[in-house]
Amino acid sequence: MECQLKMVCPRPDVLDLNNSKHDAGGGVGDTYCEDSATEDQTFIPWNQLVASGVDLLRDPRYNKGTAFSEGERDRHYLRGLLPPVVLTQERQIERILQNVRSYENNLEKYVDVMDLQERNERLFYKLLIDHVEELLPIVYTPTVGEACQKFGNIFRRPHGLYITLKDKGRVRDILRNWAEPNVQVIVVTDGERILGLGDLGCQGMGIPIGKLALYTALGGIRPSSTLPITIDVGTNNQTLLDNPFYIGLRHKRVGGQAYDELLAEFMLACKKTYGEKVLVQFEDFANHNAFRLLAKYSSSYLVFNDDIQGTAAVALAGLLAALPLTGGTLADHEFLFVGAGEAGTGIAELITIEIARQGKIKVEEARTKIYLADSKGLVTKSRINTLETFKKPFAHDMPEITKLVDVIKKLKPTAMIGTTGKGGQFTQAVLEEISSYQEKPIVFALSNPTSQSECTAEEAYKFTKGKCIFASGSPFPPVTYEGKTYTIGQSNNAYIFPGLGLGCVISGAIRVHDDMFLAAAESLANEISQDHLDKKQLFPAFSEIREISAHIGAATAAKAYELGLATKLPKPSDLLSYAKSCMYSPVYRQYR
Ligand SMILES: O=C([O-])CC(=O)C(=O)O
Ligand SMILES: [Mg+2]
Repeated sequence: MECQLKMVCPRPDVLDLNNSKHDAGGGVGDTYCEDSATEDQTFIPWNQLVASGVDLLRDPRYNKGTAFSEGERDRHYLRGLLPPVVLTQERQIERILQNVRSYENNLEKYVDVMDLQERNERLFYKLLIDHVEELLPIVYTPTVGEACQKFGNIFRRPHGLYITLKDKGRVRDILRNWAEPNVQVIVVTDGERILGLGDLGCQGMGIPIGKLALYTALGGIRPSSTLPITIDVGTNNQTLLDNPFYIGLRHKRVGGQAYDELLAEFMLACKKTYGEKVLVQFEDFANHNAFRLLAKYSSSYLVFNDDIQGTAAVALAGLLAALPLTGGTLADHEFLFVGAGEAGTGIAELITIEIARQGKIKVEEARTKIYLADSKGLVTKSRINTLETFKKPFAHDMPEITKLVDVIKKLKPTAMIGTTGKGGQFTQAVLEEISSYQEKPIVFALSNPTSQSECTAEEAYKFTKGKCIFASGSPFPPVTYEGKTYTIGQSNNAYIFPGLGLGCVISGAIRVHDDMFLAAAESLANEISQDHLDKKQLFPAFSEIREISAHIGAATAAKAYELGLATKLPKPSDLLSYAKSCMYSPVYRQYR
């Protein structure tokens, strides 16, 4: 049987900068073809061999379900395979949303929505984009955390690649098994520190899948360019090892040389398979590997660590946005990080760079503004011999203080940033203390998911008597305190990585430089207006995120060009409109 499906579109759905046939240079600027039930439109043909008939309905990349038009049903052997009704994409979304809303349990909503990704990709992304504020807490934090904990139990169709210790020597073959040849963004985890939920082993896969769904929905990276990967080296989570439905290798974690060799093979295989411009995002690795892997690969690969650098950029954006409320500059603040892991030290480092840059002072001097507290208390010089390398630059000559309230009493920070991964650390006493001497204390409770947040938004406002300027990593509803309503900004790296990734892709960047994160942070902070500040809202609504991602993408790309790290030449004259024109749209295409 002839299996030719001619999909016709004035421009490809792809942002394929390597392939001149589909090059954005020719297609960029064209408007995307609109979905319509009408047949007769003039098309610039773009033909591709894909499936027809039953295979077409079963291929989520091309399936439109009941939205296939009468003509498409005739031409592509679909007649009789669908009920007679022809629905628009909008009507399909209405129906799905109605179903999603009917579930009381968020995990059920997650399963339902993620199922759609495996059935009808464009419908999934249109749903996500059009209802981002409602669905982000489902496909992302906090629900994705629960989904990872129960990933084996809710497992349906596999998505992404699983690479295990057993695959040493054949990682490249595994990458070849992935059907899409033009991968541009990979998110990889080894599952050892999933959000603040700890070691979830192979079941951490929910995170790369969720993050990449956001790369597409929020940042416009086309789905076929995204690849979620989990590296399974075992897990130390006994509950999972004892669970008959656990999906991973059933043994304790393997580290050392075997781990390092697998990671090295993986990184090389990515570069050999997809070229040096494939962006690899490290996600939710434990501290002991996260810093090491970033240091090892960042000078020779296009990589970044989202928990260190993405989180840093988003928190910096929030702090910059808060300055009009507190007055002064970053250097006028005294920062206390509660939690000194990837997020804490990552943000501390980026703030240091920014303070040094703004004040034209040395990095060492900027560091005097920044203190860390970890599970043992204040990070001090007297502890230097036992401190992990990433904490050492922030060890101060101070007496050892173990209790957080006492640390605050002593240091009197103006900003307190929680990255502990442990819920409830900002107790009433802690919040009362910081607001006892500070008129507008900055309080960020960044740990995820919601259950691990250092305090709730309500606690923050209540215990500081409405004084604090608050942001959280996971979403919280607005809080009303003494008649005033505050909108809670979500300081989550989801504001940064989709746009940053877009910037890397459109510029053909070959490295991710710290200055690109600074540019992304400044671009995000610029989105905050007086209206936001009136509600003490430090981050814009996610409903505006695609526009924001385009700005972040343009700012990141501009920085990559400035630093000589961009390879896409000539440089587009208007990076913002170029970024926008490259963004994937999930509107249905018509097939001829
Ligand atoms: O996924 C999120 O919500 C933010 C993040 O990277 C983490 O908490 O590890
Ligand atoms: Mg993370």
